[in-house]
Amino acid sequence: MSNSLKGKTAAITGAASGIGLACARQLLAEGAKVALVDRDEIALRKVCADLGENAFPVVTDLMNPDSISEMLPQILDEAGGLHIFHANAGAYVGGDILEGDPDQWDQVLNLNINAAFRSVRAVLPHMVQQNAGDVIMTSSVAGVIPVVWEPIYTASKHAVQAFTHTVRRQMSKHGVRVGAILPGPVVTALLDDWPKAKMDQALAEGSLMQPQEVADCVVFMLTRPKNVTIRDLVLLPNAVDL
Ligand SMILES: NC(=O)c1ccc[n+]([C@@H]2O[C@H](COP(=O)([O-])OP(=O)(O)OC[C@H]3O[C@@H](n4cnc5c(N)ncnc54)[C@H](O)[C@@H]3O)[C@@H](O)[C@H]2O)c1
Ligand SMILES: OC[C@@H](O)[C@@H](O)[C@@H](O)CO
Repeated sequence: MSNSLKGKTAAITGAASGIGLACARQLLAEGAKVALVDRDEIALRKVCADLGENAFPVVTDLMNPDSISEMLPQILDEAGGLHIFHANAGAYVGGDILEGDPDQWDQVLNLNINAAFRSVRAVLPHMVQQNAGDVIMTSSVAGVIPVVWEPIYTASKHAVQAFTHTVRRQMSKHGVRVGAILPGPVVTALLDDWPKAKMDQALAEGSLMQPQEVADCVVFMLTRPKNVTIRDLVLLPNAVDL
């Protein structure tokens, strides 16, 4: 029997836009209360106003450890519990290594790896205490394929995969499921730095997905029977050659 999301509370990082926002909308439609976690306060407040009374903002800068420490208490104050944590926020850098800016790499690596891991660490004791919970990591197809045009991003998502697989095994005895969603290219602001010609070609050949398609897969993962974990769910546009 599938596991309903009605009455559950979910928190999604990077929820002010793109994949996180689509997931928030879909979890709300499934009956969950949703904490939208993001550093973009203006966008967050606007989307929460649009999403209705079961959506609430938790303004958090994931690059700031103090801000991460304040995230769970704010969620618990507002909702009284937390059943689902979706570590989704991330950033992108592509391009040739010889032309790359190591300071920009640090930003991407810190957000995609350190901040993601720290945010999960911040909520796990609560889930362990209730002997139940779901953690979803937004990884990428670049977490399982070395994508030659984006070495730093690929490295960051390989780290997310390693974290997901190890923490899943540590947490299973506590009733907490840990899995990763691994999309190929999705139309969001994340790909703003793709060269225009590459974006135009991808749109023309249908090798981009919509955020809603990712959200549908996340709901599928969360609604499996309690004894089943989808550890990795890779979704690709048919036309993408990866
Ligand atoms: N778009 C794609 O093609 C694609 C494919 C696979 C995986 N992903 C992954 O999906 C996730 C979401 O990306 P998206 O495509 O929706 O991008 P997006 O740029 O639309 O959304 C990212 C969100 O993260 C927030 N954010 C950034 N830094 C933050 C910080 N320090 N603290 C709090 N929030 C912060 C931004 O404000 C934004 O709302 C990322 O982990 C990304 O790597 C994206
Ligand atoms: O570039 C191919 C993919 O890695 C990328 O578009 C997407 O998966 C970003 O996570």
